[in-house]
Amino acid sequence: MARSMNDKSRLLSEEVLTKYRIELLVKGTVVIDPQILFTQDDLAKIDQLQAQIPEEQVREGDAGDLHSVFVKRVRVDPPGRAPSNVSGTASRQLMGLLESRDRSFALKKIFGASTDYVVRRCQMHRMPPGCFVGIHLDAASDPDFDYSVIVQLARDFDGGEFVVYPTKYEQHVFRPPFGAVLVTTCKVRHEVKPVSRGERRSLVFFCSKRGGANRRIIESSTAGL
Ligand SMILES: O=C(O)CCC(=O)C(=O)O
Ligand SMILES: [Fe+2]
Repeated sequence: MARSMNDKSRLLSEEVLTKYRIELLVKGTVVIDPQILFTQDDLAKIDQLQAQIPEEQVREGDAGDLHSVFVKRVRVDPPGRAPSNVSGTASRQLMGLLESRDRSFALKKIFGASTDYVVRRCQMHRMPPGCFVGIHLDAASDPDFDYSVIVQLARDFDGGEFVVYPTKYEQHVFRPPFGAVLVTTCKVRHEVKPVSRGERRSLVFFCSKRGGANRRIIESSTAGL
């Protein structure tokens, strides 16, 4: 479906964005309904661009944590260095889509921020049966990560739930539908449960108030992919 005036006004509706901002503030995680941040056209474009990006299998995270996931890197954020795009034109186009004015505005509202956010890292995940992402803390990859934004790109799979652990005794299980966007604080541990059927696919980007070099100190104990 092409973006209509109606879609655009939904993207910019203060009322809708405020509802999500409050939920994120109170719970640390919120699911943005399909069609709010990404239209069907946007998702089709993402699908087309991802086909041009090489894929690698990742079994170990930044700090020895365990995963099994196929990753396409779009923007990387290595310790001691400033974020940079990889994978050429497709990455540039993908980042242009993610960082469009409307979307940056909407995300800034959802984050409840007064200053602009930068995308420090961006990658795509493909998880056929057996794949999982072990428990980790995104901020362990970069202490300046504030929010991770996860766009759901698949419809037909079982398992692959996103589980957040706000405390030792609490867990929240999310299974957002195709086109929905999960936003979560990078200061809370989480995992993706093993996929049991079909293929789970997602686009993940990490937002921060801070640009410049990644201030991570290598000895941290649990980090992302
Ligand atoms: O693919 C996902 O749903 C997100 C996985 C994750 O937690 C991460 O990349 O840090
Ligand atoms: Fe994560």
